[in-house]
Amino acid sequence: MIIVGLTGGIGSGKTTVAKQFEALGVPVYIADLEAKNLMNKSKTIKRELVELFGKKAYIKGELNKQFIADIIFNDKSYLQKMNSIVHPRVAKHFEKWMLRQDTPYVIKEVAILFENNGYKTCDYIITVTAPKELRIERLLMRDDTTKAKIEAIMKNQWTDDEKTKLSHYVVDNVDLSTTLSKVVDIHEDILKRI
Ligand SMILES: CC(C)(COP(=O)(O)OP(=O)(O)OC[C@H]1O[C@@H](n2cnc3c(N)ncnc32)[C@H](O)[C@@H]1O)[C@@H](O)C(=O)NCCC(=O)NCCS
Ligand SMILES: Nc1ncnc2c1ncn2[C@@H]1O[C@H](COP(=O)(O)OP(=O)(O)OP(=O)(O)O)[C@@H](O)[C@H]1O
Repeated sequence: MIIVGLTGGIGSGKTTVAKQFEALGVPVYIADLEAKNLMNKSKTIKRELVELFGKKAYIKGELNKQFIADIIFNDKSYLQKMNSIVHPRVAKHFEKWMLRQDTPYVIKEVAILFENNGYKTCDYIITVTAPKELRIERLLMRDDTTKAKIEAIMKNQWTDDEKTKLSHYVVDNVDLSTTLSKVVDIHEDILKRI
């Protein structure tokens, strides 16, 4: 089965675009969501994260997202260690999920598809872009966060230019209806190529 990787910088609109593909009947795997599920449910992952970050990694059994984000987005060595605990498990979970799908292609949304080399296992890559200031504006509206926190995350991510050079499709997500018609075009193009 064909795997189409969907990526983009923080706040670019990956999940918004993923939902548009879902509405067209394409199965969508949101790696970040599944990673968080596994971090909350898998006893092995929980134990390894507590060994790495200490007991504060969980509050009443729930992942302490703010605590972990403050550490990993300011210290790359912790980010790498956490990724090496979580990402192999997400990869296995994705493989099992794939076995249950029966469509011509699936969408795999990964925020850090290029940064973690995951793009190499995708047949096609879609990158969602939007101007940096607009992304920050959207995130300030969506989340209880600050510009400084968003910029700390952006520093760990490739630029749009670097990503688009290695992508088969680019969705410039500014106006929602333009985004939707681009998604429909991409969907039809992928089906033609398969
Ligand atoms: C650190 C966590 C707890 C922060 O949660 P929170 O809800 O506050 O933020 P959110 O998940 O929306 O992440 C914000 C942005 O950070 C970036 N980001 C998330 N994880 C990573 C990572 N491992 N490496 C680099 N950037 C990342 C993404 O652009 C994401 O959009 C959370 O991001 C997490 O559990 N990350 C580990 C899972 C993971 O590696 N996801 C990446 C795709 S598999
Ligand atoms: N074209 C658009 N016009 C207006 N608002 C938008 C548009 N695209 C996305 N948004 C809004 O911007 C916010 C960020 O979008 P979304 O959650 O899809 O981004 P993301 O890239 O998945 O984010 P993250 O990197 O945090 O996972 C959301 O509140 C979403 O509703």
